[in-house]
Amino acid sequence: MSERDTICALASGQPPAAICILRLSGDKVWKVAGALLECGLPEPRHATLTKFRDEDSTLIDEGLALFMPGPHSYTGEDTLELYLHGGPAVIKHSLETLTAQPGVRLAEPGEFTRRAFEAGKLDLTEAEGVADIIEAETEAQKAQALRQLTGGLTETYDRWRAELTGVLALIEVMVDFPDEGDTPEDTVRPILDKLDLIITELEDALGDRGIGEKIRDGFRVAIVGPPNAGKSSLLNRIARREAAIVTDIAGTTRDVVEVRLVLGGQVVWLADTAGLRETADIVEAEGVRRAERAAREADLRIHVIDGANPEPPAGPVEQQDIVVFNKADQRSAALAPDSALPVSAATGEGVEKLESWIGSFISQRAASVEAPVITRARHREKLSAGLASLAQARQLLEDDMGAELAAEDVRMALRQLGAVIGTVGVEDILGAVFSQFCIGK
Ligand SMILES: Nc1nc2c(ncn2[C@@H]2O[C@H](COP(=O)(O)OP(=O)(O)OP(=O)(O)O)[C@@H](O)[C@H]2O)c(=O)[nH]1
Ligand SMILES: [K+]
Ligand SMILES: [Mg+2]
Repeated sequence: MSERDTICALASGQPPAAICILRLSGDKVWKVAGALLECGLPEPRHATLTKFRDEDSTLIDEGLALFMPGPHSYTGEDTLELYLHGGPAVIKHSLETLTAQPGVRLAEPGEFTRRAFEAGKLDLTEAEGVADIIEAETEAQKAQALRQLTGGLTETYDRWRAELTGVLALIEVMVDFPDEGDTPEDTVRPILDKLDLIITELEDALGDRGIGEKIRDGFRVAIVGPPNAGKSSLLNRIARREAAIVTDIAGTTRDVVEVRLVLGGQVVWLADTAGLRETADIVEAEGVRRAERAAREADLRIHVIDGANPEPPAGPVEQQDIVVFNKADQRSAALAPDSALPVSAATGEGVEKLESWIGSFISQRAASVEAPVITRARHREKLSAGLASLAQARQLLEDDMGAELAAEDVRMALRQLGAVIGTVGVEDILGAVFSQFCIGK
């Protein structure tokens, strides 16, 4: 443990700022404080006003120092925070001075939190919650991150694991005492009932339509329709910038052009797509293929009817989808189908209403799952694998094909669930998880 480097980093945002916070963690903290702070090692947990000097005694800045001795600190190690003026020169001089100390180096992204994880201060989902709350832009993202970092996911996964451990114990009894009088039905039935309860809960969790991931990464809305309907013009109008090329040539858009917005309190990726039509042009045909895929994968489609040439939507219109009648500035909305919203990408007419329809659909969709227990693809993968193992165990028990094999499958499911919260088999994924953090966290 003592061989470990002491790490330091700027924990606050980009300079210039009123104040910056520099953070140090590791067993050289007391040495660094003794060498560079006029106050020496500050009294634990007391903000101490002090001068901060480099190795040549040149004054770097004056500010507050806060010492949090391990193990009762974020990382579990001795930790020192310096609150200085947040100018680039102060920060540069500070970090150069700190990293010039023996055994002190700059932290890698997420390294403070990784140390906290390794010290058992938080589990993997809680650590991910820390990363997410830093990235959170919407209130919904913040609430979800906060729930996660305070153990909201841990609680559910722990409960599942506890219940499965109980099931495993029952199966192991069957393995150890195969013929203890009861009929197989008497012993197996209660186990199957317990397994079914857990299997149903996992299926429910996996059937959440990806809401947790979408709150975090964004919902998908696709603008679709025939060439020249004004899809790109509409995207630009909603994005309030010229994100996509607009011309009067049919077949202008080929690639999917996405803009990131906040609508209905949620992050939304709004996609402009190629006009849907039969075409011999291989580039345009690829655009149409991409358009169709974007439409399929979207949570919601905006079908644009060209007011200049009104035709009913060509692609499948799902119940939640919105149909708009564009170019209402030019063409009478009387031509529009009943349920279509008249809009004009040119003048902006009806666009506010469209935004509010999109927003209310997305916010309802987001609220359709109360507390998602999957917020990343990583969780979904492990949970699906766990469910598959349990389904297999169930089949083996039901068909009387061997309790031993069933027990092995339940153990496998336990490992999959454990990997979500990071209690087992996660060495290989830690690098990937923590490298997504910012430096200083
Ligand atoms: N008058 C009027 N013209 C519009 C409106 N929206 C788009 N246009 C015009 O319609 C033409 C086609 O617009 P685009 O936005 O490129 O249409 P698109 O659906 O993206 O077309 P493709 O990418 O080729 O499929 C352009 O000349 C636009 O200026 C509108 O609301 N009113
Ligand atoms: K066009
Ligand atoms: Mg276009």
